[in-house]
This record gives sequence, structure tokens and C-alpha cells, in this order.
Amino acid sequence: MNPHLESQFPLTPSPESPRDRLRYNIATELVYVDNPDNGASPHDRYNASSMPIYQTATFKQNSATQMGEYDYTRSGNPTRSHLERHLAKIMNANRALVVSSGMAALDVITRLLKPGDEVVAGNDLYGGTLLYLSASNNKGQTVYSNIYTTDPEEVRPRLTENTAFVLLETPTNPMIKIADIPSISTIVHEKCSRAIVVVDNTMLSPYLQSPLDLGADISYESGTKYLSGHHDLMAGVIAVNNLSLAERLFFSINASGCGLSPFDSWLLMRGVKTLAVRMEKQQSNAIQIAKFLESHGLKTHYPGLLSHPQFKLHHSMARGPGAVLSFETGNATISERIVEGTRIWGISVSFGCVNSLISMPCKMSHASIDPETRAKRALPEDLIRLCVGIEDADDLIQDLQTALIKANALKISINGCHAPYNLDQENDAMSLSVGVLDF
Ligand SMILES: Cc1ncc(COP(=O)(O)O)c(C=O)c1O
Ligand SMILES: N[C@@H](CCSC[C@H](N)C(=O)O)C(=O)O
Repeated sequence: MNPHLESQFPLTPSPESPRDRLRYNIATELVYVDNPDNGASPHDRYNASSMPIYQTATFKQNSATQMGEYDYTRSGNPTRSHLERHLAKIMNANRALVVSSGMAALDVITRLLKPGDEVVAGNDLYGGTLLYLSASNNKGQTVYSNIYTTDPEEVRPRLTENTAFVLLETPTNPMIKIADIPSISTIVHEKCSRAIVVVDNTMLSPYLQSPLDLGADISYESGTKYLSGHHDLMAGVIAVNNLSLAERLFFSINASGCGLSPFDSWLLMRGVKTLAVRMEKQQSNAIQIAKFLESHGLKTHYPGLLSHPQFKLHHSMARGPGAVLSFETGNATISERIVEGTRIWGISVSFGCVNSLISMPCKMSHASIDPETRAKRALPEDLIRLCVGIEDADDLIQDLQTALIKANALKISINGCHAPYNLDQENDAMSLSVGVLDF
């Protein structure tokens, strides 16, 4: 590790770039890359419109004593710096750092913790995050991961002078519950001056939600999902405004070597440019699908439906409901049949891809949470998660409807088709008005 680089590593965004100039709307900023005079690609002598992949581990120096901006790719690489500047702009942060996966981002963040520290975490976090945090209990830290972060007043009593982190996801994966970032951040910052509010923004991406603007200290996400959008790379992004915090995070990245590789940085940069169009289409499809499921009597979790208990709160923070939803069938075997009965929907973990995906969280992405804990947290074993892609919405609905009928999750009657557990109220269900807002 080169000790000079820690302070010489360029800040993101670089001083003369986005903060000082007119800001466009995010869809424009996603594709707009500053010209070379403006700090975006100062080392590309040919003014390439796409930042080249600096596929090199080392950088030659002109002097034995004065190091240049880059010496070794673990410490810094122009392709990665270019992406980091762009993401800092998109995430409205003073600095963004990119690492090899979303879990690597969490790992880097938790390296800020020391023995005796306490972590307050939501009870419906991604299964891998909960599993990772449970290991912190063995490092002399105490993790409270059973907190209902849907209610800020549930967080307050857990805060002590030892609280170092409050970790939130909103919407949560997979129950689509909402945490009030501004209220929780205010409570945390008032009660514990050294505590940091960390938000996992993977489910919405910076296109739909900006946690730093809502009071969080660290916003991180899995770049494997919406930011890249094609399921062809793994990445994680951490964004902060506090530059000394950024230096501490960068120290761990440089020391452990988890910075994103030049090729994956290039791929992620390419993916980010289409985030707005992908998300708009995925979200518009998701709204239609949620409406279809709810109107057929299936219990559907999605913040684009007026029936979502925290609809208002969600829309006070986010610019749309996103494209991940989940629904219950009342029977895990029926759910299995539905998942296996679709054709267009791929059976796969993850989300944010241009292709639509279907999964059973308890058997797949959240299988690392033991069944007893799942039951305690009311994570339904029959839950189906849909991660909606950019295909034609009618095709997606048709495919899903066929699978639902074949699996007996919908029964056909003279009034149409409905979930059997709602057949008793079939007539009521027929007159049920499904509330969905236009976005
Ligand atoms: C909400 C959430 N956060 C973080 C992660 C971890 O990201 P990655 O798979 O890129 O390590 C995932 C999924 O894996 C996730 O769903
Ligand atoms: N086997 C993996 C599961 C990855 S789940 C990916 C994504 N977060 C999702 O929610 O689908 C693991 O053990 O982490």
C-alpha cells in the first residue's frame, strides 16, 4: 500500500466537476459525462467518449520519490475513479467508492465498528445481511436485528451511548416494508452523536431514492442489481458526504483489495447510463402486475398500491414504487407450482435485471435465515417475490395468470378468476376497487 495515495487519491466528484455546475435532472445526469476539461477523464489523451478500461495492475512512475496519481490498481485505477465520480454525482454524495459486491460494501462499512459497539438493524433485512451481522456478535459487537424499523419509536429505546450504526433497508427485501429514513435519522443523531445511519438502497437505486438527502450518513447498494441492470457483474457502491468517513472506508478497501476491477467498473459505468429507461419500464410493468394480482384477491406487497400500509410514507421519500413486489398464495406447495409453472419469468435470486425473475425467498434468497427466525419475523413460507423486467407487460401477466390457474391459486368462476381464499367474498372481491396511482 502506498501511504501517499491515501491523501492523494482524487476526491469524488473531483473539485472542478459536478457540484460546481448546473445540475440536470437525474435521467440526464445518468448519461451525461463531463468533458475532459471538467475532470471526468483527465488522463485520456484521445478524449474517448467511453472511458477506456485501464486493464493494468501497475502504473509506471516518473520519479522514485514523487508518486503519480495512480501506482497500483488495488489503490486506485482511472476506470474505477471515473465510475466513482459519476456515481457520487448520481447519488448526490461528496464521494462514492465501488467494491466487488454489495456484501463487500457491507463488510467495508462494518470495519468501522469496534468491540463494544452496538448495531441496531431492521428485522426484515436481506437474508445475507442478517447472516453477516450475526457473525458480528462474535467480534465483541452486539447486533439487535429484530427491530421493527417501520416504526421510528421502536428504534428509539434501542439507542444507547454504544450505538454505532443503525442499519435500514427501505423498502425491505422481501416483505416490502418501509422505514422512515428522515425520522429515524433525526432520532439517532439527536440521541447518539457518534452513531451513523446506514441505508441499503438496493431495492430502489439512486434513480428513485436518495438516502443521503433524507438524513442518512452512508448510502450503499448492491450494484449487481439495478445499477448494472443485466446480471452480468457483481458490484457494491458506498456513498457518503463526510470526507473523513470516506477516507476510513477507502483505507479498508485499499488494505483488503476489494475495489472493483477495471473491467467490471467499465461494465457498471455502461449499465448505469440506462438506469432511468430501464427503471421506468420495469416500474410501469410492476404497477400493472401488482394491480392484476391484487384485483384477483391475492395479498400483494407493493408500495405502488394504495392498500400498502405505508404508501404515503414511501412516496414522501421516494420518486416511485420500484419494480420488486411480493405476494402470498396461502400455500407453499401452490407457490412452488406457480414459480415452476411460468415460462417468461426466470426462477432466480437477485433483482434489477432487464429480465423478469420469480422466486420463493424462504427457499432461495432468504434461506440462510433459519425457519424458526423466519416464523418469528412473520416471513411467509408461501411468499413469492417478483422482480419485474422490461418485457411486454401483457405477456408477463398472461404467463403469470396461466401459472396461477394451473397451480390452483386462482379458481375460475362465472365472475372471473380469484384466489380460493377469497372465494367466499367473491362478490365483494368483484367490486373491490384496486387503488394504484399513476407515476
Ligand atoms: C437488499 C440487498 N442488499 C445487499 C445485497 C448484497 O449484494 P451482492 O449480492 O451484490 O453482494 C443483496 C443481494 O444480494 C440485497 O438484496
Ligand atoms: N446464495 C446467495 C443468495 C443470494 S440472494 C441475492 C439477492 N440479494 C436476492 O435477494 O435475491 C447467498 O447466500 O447470499
